Amino acid sequence: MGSAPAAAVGEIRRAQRADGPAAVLGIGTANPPTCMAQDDYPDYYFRVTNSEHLTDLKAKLTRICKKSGIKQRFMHLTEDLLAANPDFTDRTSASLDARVDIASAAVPELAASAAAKAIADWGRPATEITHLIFSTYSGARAPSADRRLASLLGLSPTVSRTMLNLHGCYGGGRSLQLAKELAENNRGARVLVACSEITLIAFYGPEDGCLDNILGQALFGDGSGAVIVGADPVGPVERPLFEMAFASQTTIPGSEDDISMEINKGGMEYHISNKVPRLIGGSVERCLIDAFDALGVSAKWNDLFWAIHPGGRAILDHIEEVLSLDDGKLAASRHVLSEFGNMSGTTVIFVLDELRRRRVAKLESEAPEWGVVMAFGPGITIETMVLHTPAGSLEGN
Ligand SMILES: CC(C)(COP(=O)(O)OP(=O)(O)OC[C@H]1O[C@@H](n2cnc3c(N)ncnc32)[C@H](O)[C@@H]1OP(=O)(O)O)[C@@H](O)C(=O)NCCC(=O)NCCSC(=O)CC(=O)O
Repeated sequence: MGSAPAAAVGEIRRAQRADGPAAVLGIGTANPPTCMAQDDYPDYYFRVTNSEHLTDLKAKLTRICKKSGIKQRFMHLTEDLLAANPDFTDRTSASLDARVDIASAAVPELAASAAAKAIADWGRPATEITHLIFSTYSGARAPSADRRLASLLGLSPTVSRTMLNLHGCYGGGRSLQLAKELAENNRGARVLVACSEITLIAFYGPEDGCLDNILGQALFGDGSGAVIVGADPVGPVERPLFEMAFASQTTIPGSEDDISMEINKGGMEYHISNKVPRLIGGSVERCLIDAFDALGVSAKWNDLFWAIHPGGRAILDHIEEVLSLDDGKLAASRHVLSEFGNMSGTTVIFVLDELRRRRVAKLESEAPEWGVVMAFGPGITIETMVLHTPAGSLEGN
């Protein structure tokens, strides 16, 4: 085969690329059926882990729960499931195999519920999805949850799959950024992003000196979020809900020990230092300035809409303070935190869905054209994406 002239290769490349920006074309979310009221959680947790004697830790969990800004969370791990797997309460027991068995089925199944809703919202058949990005912290097998999800949804055998493991709370932000790259670089691509997190992999009983676990027990919940991303929407079926105008990732120097996750024989252990709200709060404005400078768009923070990962109430408070945001600017994030807790990488998808819901229900007095998604996780990594809403794309649904 002869080599194509350089000009021809350039033309082929241009033809392969989309014309317009990637956009969110559909969103869906799902949670397991069991809902736990935050006020009841300390009693429940210390009872099912046979730890009532650790009264100081229970009092601490109660204090954190009260300050968490969380009203309720959903959980796959029920009391019955725990009764069938009593060693899940013991961090030192070799329970990883049993946890992975359960998660390998439950994580893609929950993702399938969310994805089915996103596909219905998008309006085209699942077989027209060309790429799949799946993010979870529960993955420990291959073929993994992406392969299973593709089967559950009946995706085409030519769907191009990417699996993101252990990105923690920035998994949703990373997936959306990769989806943007895929959609803009492959004309006609329709990318399904699926994030699915169940805390079962990291559930164990309280221990003296192990305060990360107490914090996590107060914060994390289970959920799955799915998004369809594509460029050059084909009307009237496809509507761009949020156009993806710019995306970046930043690592906070010297912070690698401040959020960490590790899979051990007894499940996943994590560390979340109490510096996290301050570290994130101290870094977000730089990320935002760089993003809007790169776009050439001048932005006043209070003129934007906000989809911030609600990692914890204090993180939202710090961001609100450093950016001098008006009351209510982070309402979508606070609402999701309150109703679902921190569902790790999945959470930003819930926040986007909540933003859309608030727009459609006209809950906000203003409907800014430009907005931002930010997610944070181990690294500490900050994912920033600038969004644009085409006129009427949200209000008219
Ligand atoms: C935990 C809080 C709700 C507590 O609220 P306040 O800070 O207002 O209240 P407070 O200062 O009185 O603290 C209440 C109690 O919480 C404890 N506390 C606070 N931060 C803690 C931490 N990181 N680890 C363990 N304990 C912690 C305090 O010591 C205190 O204990 P005592 O009462 O005994 O004095 C809040 O600090 C918060 O939202 N923190 C952010 C949580 C966080 O980092 N989330 C990110 C998760 S990781 C993530 O999202 C990414 C990922 O997983 O990848």
